[in-house]
Amino acid sequence: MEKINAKILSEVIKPRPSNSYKSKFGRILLIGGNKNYGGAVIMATQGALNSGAGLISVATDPFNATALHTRNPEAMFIDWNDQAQLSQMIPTMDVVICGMGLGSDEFAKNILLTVRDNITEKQTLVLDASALDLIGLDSNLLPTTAKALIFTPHQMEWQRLSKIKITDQTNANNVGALNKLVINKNAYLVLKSNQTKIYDQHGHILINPLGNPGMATGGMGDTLAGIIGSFCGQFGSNLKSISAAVYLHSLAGDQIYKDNYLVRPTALSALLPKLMQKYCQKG
Ligand SMILES: NC(=O)C1=CN([C@@H]2O[C@H](COP(=O)(O)OP(=O)(O)OC[C@H]3O[C@@H](n4cnc5c(N)ncnc54)[C@H](O)[C@@H]3O)[C@@H](O)[C@H]2O)[C@@H](O)CC1
Ligand SMILES: Nc1ncnc2c1ncn2[C@@H]1O[C@H](COP(=O)(O)OP(=O)(O)O)[C@@H](O)[C@H]1O
Ligand SMILES: [Mg+2]
Repeated sequence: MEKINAKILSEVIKPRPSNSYKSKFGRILLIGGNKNYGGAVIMATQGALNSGAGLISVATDPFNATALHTRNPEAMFIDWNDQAQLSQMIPTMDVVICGMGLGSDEFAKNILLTVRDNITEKQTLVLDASALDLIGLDSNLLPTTAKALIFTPHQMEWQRLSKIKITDQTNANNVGALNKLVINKNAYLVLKSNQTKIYDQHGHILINPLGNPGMATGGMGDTLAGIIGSFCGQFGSNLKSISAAVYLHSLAGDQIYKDNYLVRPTALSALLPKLMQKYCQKG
């Protein structure tokens, strides 16, 4: 097990070439936010946007459209009731991030089915929050065709999905469960806690030494899901990109916590462009 350090940021974050254009930095689709949890998908959008995603679309309840556009006019809105449009869009994306504030009702289940049935081997899929809980209840909802599958549970979500109790979530058990969940695939587990660990299916494990209790604020994980998806869209879907995203999220959190009692997820997102410029690989 290896501790992540700041070097990973300069290894992963690349300076942008002069002839860059937006589609080079990931077409990202976020799916989530029912009427009660619109904030979850909005915070994930802010995480993705502020960590450099090139083009962002958000499929959510229309109830959230005004709030989404007020906070993030850069993002495009899709009414998630239009499942035909959603089905058509998914295969055109680089990364799909699904689950933040999705909820657990029949409608949420149908959205997850639409994702499962339309994702191809060209898309990276990040699964968070409600999506993980729904798959825990019905493993048929788990997509099997994605280019890479990234699970981002906190410990209780991982318990529900893997059936491993929090007290039994050892490295060996976690790698075993990841391999049982996804066979012969490019899958990763980001097991969030005060010491988040990132696992691949080959038993590589990285541990994040940063982060603080000020980050125990609703929406902090939603924000991370957006950053992970954005990094995969820009820098590749691999253990290093995912770990750099986790590290950057906590680095920003620690910077705020130095002189603030709590860390608002939206404040954390606002710091990301500056930190990325500071740490990006030079020359
Ligand atoms: N502003 C918003 O709209 C927000 C919406 N949210 C959404 O609310 C839904 C439910 O997710 P929640 O995570 O709140 O609820 P969950 O019920 O999934 O998880 C919280 C439970 O897990 C336990 N737990 C154990 N270890 C934990 C750990 N390391 N970290 C966190 N919890 C741990 C807690 O004690 C608590 O009982 C999701 O769809 C989520 O995306 C949340 O993200 C919060 C913010
Ligand atoms: N005490 C803590 N120390 C370090 N990091 C924390 C702490 N509490 C929460 N975090 C981080 O905040 C995020 C919380 O994620 P999650 O529980 O999914 O939040 P939400 O669903 O409310 O967005 C994770 O990245 C976790 O590592
Ligand atoms: Mg969460």
